[in-house]
Amino acid sequence: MAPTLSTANFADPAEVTEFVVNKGNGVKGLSETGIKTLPDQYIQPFEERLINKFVNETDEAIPVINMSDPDEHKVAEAICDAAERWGFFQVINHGVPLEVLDNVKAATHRFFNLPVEEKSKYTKENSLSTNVRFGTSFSPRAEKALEWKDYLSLFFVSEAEAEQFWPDVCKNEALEYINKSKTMVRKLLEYLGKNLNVKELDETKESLFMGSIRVNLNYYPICPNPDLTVGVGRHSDVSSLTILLQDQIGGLHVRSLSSGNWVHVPPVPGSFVINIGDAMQILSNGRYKSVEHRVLANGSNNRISVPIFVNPKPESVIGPLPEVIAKGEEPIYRDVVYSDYVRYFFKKPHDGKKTVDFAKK
Ligand SMILES: COc1cc(/C=C/C(=O)SCCNC(=O)CCNC(=O)[C@H](O)C(C)(C)COP(=O)(O)OP(=O)(O)OC[C@H]2O[C@@H](n3cnc4c(N)ncnc43)[C@H](O)[C@@H]2OP(=O)(O)O)ccc1O
Ligand SMILES: O=C(O)CCC(=O)C(=O)O
Ligand SMILES: [Fe+2]
Repeated sequence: MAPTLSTANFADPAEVTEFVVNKGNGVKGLSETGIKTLPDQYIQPFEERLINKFVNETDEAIPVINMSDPDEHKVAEAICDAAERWGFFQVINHGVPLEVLDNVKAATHRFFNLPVEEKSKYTKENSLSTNVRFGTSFSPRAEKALEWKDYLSLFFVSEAEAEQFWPDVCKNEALEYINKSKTMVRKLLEYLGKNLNVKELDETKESLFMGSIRVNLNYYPICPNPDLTVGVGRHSDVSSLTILLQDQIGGLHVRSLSSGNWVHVPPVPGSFVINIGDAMQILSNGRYKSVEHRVLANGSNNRISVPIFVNPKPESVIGPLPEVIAKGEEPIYRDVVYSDYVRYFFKKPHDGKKTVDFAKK
């Protein structure tokens, strides 16, 4: 249902915040009022906008890797190489049924198309579970400039918990998406682990690399002045690995480690975008790179994306793996409790690669 507030009622910036953040209309609600000018609190500092001279003026591209290539050694090598040199890659022929991807995308649209009264049941204030959170921007109370994105974040605890607390319109599809992706995730972690001398993904290692799962449903509505703001600001993920499903609109940009250019990640039908997160950078003692990325706002299309954040367990202690520093390599990170690390990330606005300093020696 379209919000009833007319754009004329937004003379005072505080009313925008009230409508978007506190009343739960999100930027989707704001966009659907037909607003013609971006409210001041969404205007990002010049250097944070994606209109610098490097964007789209590069022929660099993140690797696209065919996971069904019969030469498995070549696949493993390509993945480890991309994790070291880009921190990002796309995978095709990954074994996750395309129907599962279509279903979770449809479920994402269903959730965000719910009336505001329904979505608001899942805000931090109203949600019956701390593992289910509907919100907007990233950290609205801490941010000087807000981001043009709404999200539903679902932390997986058990099927029973999800059955009870996740929204009906998307829970089965989100669970299926998580469950059907696990074989691919294990494969990726096996390849990445072997290259770090981790012989097998046993129970201990599985718990460390993929002991907890969070899935976010992201919605980026049409923005009146996309050049003045961002969908998501510069950040690296705090996960071990992120598996991202994007629709056909585009807008995700990755910072090239070799040139510093912002490189677009073009939508490839049926693919996943995979990126290394901070936890993996720390566990690998900096060998695999958790790379800055950001999302452009769009003036003509709504966009969705559905990342699965594959993480250590909140109570896990993460630091450079013994296998990595066995031969005398100097650890550059200290041991940290993973939930302390994530809490630090969530408490501040997006600030590029700064979160990882929390774990620096
Ligand atoms: C939303 O836009 C985003 C999100 C991201 C995410 C990137 C990732 O890599 S997410 C993967 C993170 N890993 C995990 O969630 C697994 C480990 N989880 C934990 O250890 C805990 O669940 C916890 C995250 C530490 C939360 O524990 P707890 O302290 O019990 O919970 P809270 O008090 O509710 O939260 C503390 C603080 O964090 C903020 N917050 C919590 N959850 C979320 C969430 N899902 N999305 C956004 N913010 C969240 C919350 O604001 C709380 O602060 P308050 O001031 O509100 O109290 C990347 C890019 C994006 O744009
Ligand atoms: O929407 C995207 O393409 C990326 C979103 C993202 O970086 C995140 O949710 O961490
Ligand atoms: Fe991200």
